[in-house]
This record gives sequence, structure tokens and C-alpha cells, in this order.
Amino acid sequence: MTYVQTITGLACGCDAADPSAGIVSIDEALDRIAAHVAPVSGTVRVGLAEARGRVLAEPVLALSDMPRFDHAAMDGYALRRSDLAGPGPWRLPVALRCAAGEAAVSPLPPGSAARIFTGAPLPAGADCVVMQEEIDGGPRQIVLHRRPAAHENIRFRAEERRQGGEIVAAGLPVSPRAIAAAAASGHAHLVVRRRLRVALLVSGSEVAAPGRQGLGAADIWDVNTPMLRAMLARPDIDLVAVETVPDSPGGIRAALERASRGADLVITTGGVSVGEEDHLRGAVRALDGREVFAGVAIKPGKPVAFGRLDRALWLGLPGNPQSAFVTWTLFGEAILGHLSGLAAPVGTRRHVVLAHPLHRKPGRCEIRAAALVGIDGHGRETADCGEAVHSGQVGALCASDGLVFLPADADHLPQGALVEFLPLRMT
Ligand SMILES: Nc1nc2c(c(=O)[nH]1)N[C@H]1C(S)=C(S)[C@@H](COP(=O)(O)OP(=O)(O)OC[C@H]3O[C@@H](n4cnc5c(N)ncnc54)[C@H](O)[C@@H]3O)O[C@H]1N2
Ligand code: MOO
Repeated sequence: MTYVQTITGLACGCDAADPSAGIVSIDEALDRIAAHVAPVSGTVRVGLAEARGRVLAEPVLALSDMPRFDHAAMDGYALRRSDLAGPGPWRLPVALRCAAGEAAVSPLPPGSAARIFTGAPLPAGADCVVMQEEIDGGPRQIVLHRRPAAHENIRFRAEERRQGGEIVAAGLPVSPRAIAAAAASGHAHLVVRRRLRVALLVSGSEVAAPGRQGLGAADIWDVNTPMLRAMLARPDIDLVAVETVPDSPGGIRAALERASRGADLVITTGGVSVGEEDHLRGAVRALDGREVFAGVAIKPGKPVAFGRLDRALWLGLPGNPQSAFVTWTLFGEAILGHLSGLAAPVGTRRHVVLAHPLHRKPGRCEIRAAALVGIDGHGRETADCGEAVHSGQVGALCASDGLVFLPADADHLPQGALVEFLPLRMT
């Protein structure tokens, strides 16, 4: 038996955000992103072989009827049902041969059958195809023991779509499935949104190139650059700049201005919190930029900020790598989704139940890595989310299937509690 529980409203509870502190809820932040981000206007025509991962800027319309002609769905014999008079068995001479790739040469003569192969056009007059396994005799005469159904084993012209009908909607990411549908409807090219130009600016005087040897006593290896590079390695993104800058107001301002020149979106990491060494928000203001939000009631990732520079959008991710990952997943992906005109720009959260009880400190809506571990007695997916770890740690993300959203005000969640779950891409 399947048990379905009705869900009212979002379980996250992060609407408990305090507007007086300028901090907004996750959904308010997503609404503000939706209100401020319009799709880029350029489109390009690309071959099917290069289209995967791009976003369709126009619907794919069938260039011809689909299928283009009536044809056989099985190897066998095409015949006219009205030729089967009285009780069976019936004998019919084989008058024609129809193979795939050959246009039907002549109509089916009355009182006869046509040898036909899968995919071959149906000769005029035939109204069913009987599989050869059900036929005795041949090749010159066949014996039929069962009266076939009308239209048996025929695929009719235009039964999937008429010429001009929509086969794939605009705003969908081009998947191998969409490529198959486009090819089936006669296309060799697709019109997709131009690539999004993204610049990545990683701030922090302590940050050293991945794997660098001979680190200073207070240096750390850069996690955010390789992590975000990997997340941005997508066919619809042109990563126009990647830069690491130390924590100096002038250096950060100059780097931000440089990055914003050729980009639709500038992503920064670090320096968005409140300390004197946090220069990003000041640099945005100094460049006459505008903040759309600064601070979300979320853990990890509270200082995340979003705004607009002169020419580009700006997303300021916190420096802690786990915070950067979570806020990129929630807000960065949504910004890209809106920029590229995706029909569903925001990842869909579904509901799962906790496999184990959990105690936590209430306050902000908490996001934890979780692994899907099974199905409970009511048919609901169960998720195992580990202990809370601090936001510098990324190891727990590796074995997870997604992120769960723990309600802001809950200090105890029993086994079986319903929570929101956002699946993560596995690669
Ligand atoms: N007084 C307050 N302090 C802090 C608050 C606050 O509300 N009041 N918020 C805390 C929270 S929450 C977070 S998250 C961090 C975010 O701060 P920043 O965005 O300014 O990030 P940084 O200070 O630059 O770095 C934080 C942390 O992450 C390490 N880091 C930075 N970049 C990288 C990188 N590329 N790879 C690996 N690790 C990186 C950095 O060394 C710091 O340890 O602020 C809290 N403070
Ligand atoms: O938001 Mo911070 O990421 O909680 O450490």
C-alpha cells in the first residue's frame, strides 16, 4: 500500500528570517533572483552533435509528419481484412514484396497479401500487418488462422505529430532525449541560448593554489576554485576569467571591475561577512553596484549576497567551502537557470523522511548533506543525514545524494520526520 502524506507549505521554516536584520529567507532570496535576472538575449544555431547541455531558445517543431508515411511495425504480411471472408483459416497469394527504404510500387491487388518488413511503407489498400510467426506457408501463398484486428501492426503517418507541431518545448536543457526527438522530427541543428559568460574571483590572502608545496604557517589550499571550476564546466557556460585575489580593498575592487567587463555573472568567494578583512560588499558599493540581498537565514551560508554591478550580476559566496557549495547550489544554479531562460530555473525539492532521529540547535534553516538509504513502510524515501559539521568541511558532501533542509525552529526531529530534499548532480 502506498501512503501519501499531504504537505502544506514549505517544511523548511526559514521564513523565520528576521527582515529587520536585512536577512531574508531562502525562498525570498530565490524570488528576488527571479525578479532581477532576465534571460540573455543572444541565440546561436548549433549542430545536434554540439547541442547537449545547451538551452533551447526556440521550440523544436516537426519538419514533417511523424512518422512521414504509414509503415509496418513488424516483419510479416500486409493484407486487407475485408479479403478474409467467412470462417478461417484463409489462404492468400503473396503478390507484392515491400522492404524498408523502398517506396511501395503498386497498390495491394484484391484478395492477396504483400510480404512486408519492419519500417517498409504500407502498400495502398492494406489495412493490417500480421507477424510472420502467426502465418503458415509462404513464400508464394500464406495461411492465416486468426482474423487480425483493424490497423494491427501499422504505424500511421503523423500519429506522433503533424508537421509544424511542437516536439520539444523552448526552455528545456538539450538532453540526449531532446536530440533524439529533434532528429526524429527532421532537424540537424537547434537554436539555443548563447553561452553564459561567467567570471570567478576567489578572494583570500591565505589561499594557495591547489596542491602547492611549502605553504606558509597560515596558508590553506584553495578549495573553492577547483570546486566551482568543476561546477561551471558545462556546455552552456563560457568561463571567461578565473582569478585569485588577496584581501585588499583596492585589489578586490580592481579585480571585480575587470571581471564584470566581459561577464554576465561574476561569482566571488570569501570576504562577504562582517570583518574588517571582508572587502567584497564594500567593493561592490564602490563600483556603484547594488545589493539585491545580503544575508540569508540559512546554515551554512548566511553571508551569501547577490546584486548587480554596472554590467554584470554579482553573486558573493561565503569563503567557507561548504557554505560556498550550498549557496552556489541553491542560488548560483538558480541565477544561471534564469539567465539561460530555463523553463524550470530552480531545482525541484521533494520530500523524504529521516531514517534516524536528530537533535540540533534551532535558529537558521539548516542544510545538511544526506544519503538516500531506502524506502519506509509507507513507500517514502528515507534519508540519512550525518552529524552537523562546520562549514569549512566538505568531506561529508562526497557520499551524499542531496541536501536536506532542516526547519529553523526544530531542535528535535524524530525518525520519520518529513523534510525537504534537493538532489545533487552525481558528477
Ligand atoms: N562576526 C562574524 N563573523 C562571521 C560571521 C558573522 O555573521 N559574524 N559569519 C560567519 C559565517 S557564517 C561565514 S560562512 C564566514 C564567511 O565569511 P567570508 O565570506 O567573509 O569568508 P572568509 O572570511 O574570507 O573565509 C571564511 C573561511 O573560509 C576559508 N576560505 C576562504 N576561501 C577559501 C578557499 N578558496 N578555499 C578554502 N577555504 C577558503 C577561510 O580561510 C576562512 O576560514 O564568516 C563567518 N564569520
Ligand atoms: O554560513 Mo557560515 O557558512 O554558517 O559558516
